Amino acid sequence: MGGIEFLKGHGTQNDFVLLPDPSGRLDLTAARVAALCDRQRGLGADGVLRVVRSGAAGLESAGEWFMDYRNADGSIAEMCGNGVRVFARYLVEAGLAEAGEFTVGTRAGDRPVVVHPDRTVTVHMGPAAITGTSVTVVAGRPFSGVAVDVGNPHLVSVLDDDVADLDLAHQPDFDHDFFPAGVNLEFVNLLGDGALRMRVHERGVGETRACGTGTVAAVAAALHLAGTDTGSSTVDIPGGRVTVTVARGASTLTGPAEIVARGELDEAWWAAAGV
Ligand SMILES: N[C@@H](CCC[C@H](N)C(=O)O)C(=O)O
Repeated sequence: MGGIEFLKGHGTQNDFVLLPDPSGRLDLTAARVAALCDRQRGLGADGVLRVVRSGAAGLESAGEWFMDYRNADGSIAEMCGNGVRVFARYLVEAGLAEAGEFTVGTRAGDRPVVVHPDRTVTVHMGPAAITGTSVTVVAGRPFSGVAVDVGNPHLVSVLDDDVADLDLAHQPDFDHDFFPAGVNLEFVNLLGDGALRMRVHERGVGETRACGTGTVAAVAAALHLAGTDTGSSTVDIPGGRVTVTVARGASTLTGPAEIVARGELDEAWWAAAGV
């Protein structure tokens, strides 16, 4: 038997290992995901995207393919906005989908995507729902924020100080009663004309260079604080720039998606990583 096929890709430097597994046969344990994502003992990534045919492994969608997303610590999350762009790019490059519009299944529901000729991908991200307010504490400093559900949970804090000065090397504290399943924490500067700058500390990962659902949450929160629920913004993150539109009950995310490498995992390494 040959090794297990993998690809490496990223969307605005939020990077992923892709595992093509159409019939859902891989035994993708949390230990294997954590080993794959480890930047010293594995390939290194913020998460894993298992490419499963809908209906296999109990993962249902109206689309043909399902994005089985895992965080770098092995935990399962509902949705990944940068991941779904990379997933769509892979499907087109592999000849498994036609460029243009098609649907990708996720645990947060089906997500229509449009793969553009210029290497960007637009994702219809569904509603960005404001769910309340809460507080996060970074290095002893409290920041109030707007809670937003984009299929996964976010808390967005708008800062007067430059977000570049925050120390996000450690897990910020948050209200575990408000977010019993954990939360992604976004820190935002308003740049004027609707443009935002953002850093993020992701649930199950740590600080990443971009978070697609986080950028949608950030724009929805900024609009909410400005007294509206409709608008569009660019969001600059350390890994690049995306464009977000938010409307009542709907949102879109547009940004780049790249496949950078492909290869085979060593079978013996895979077997040992599972325990
Ligand atoms: N990087 C992602 C979000 C991945 C999931 C998140 N860490 C969670 O646990 O909810 C994105 O681009 O949206």
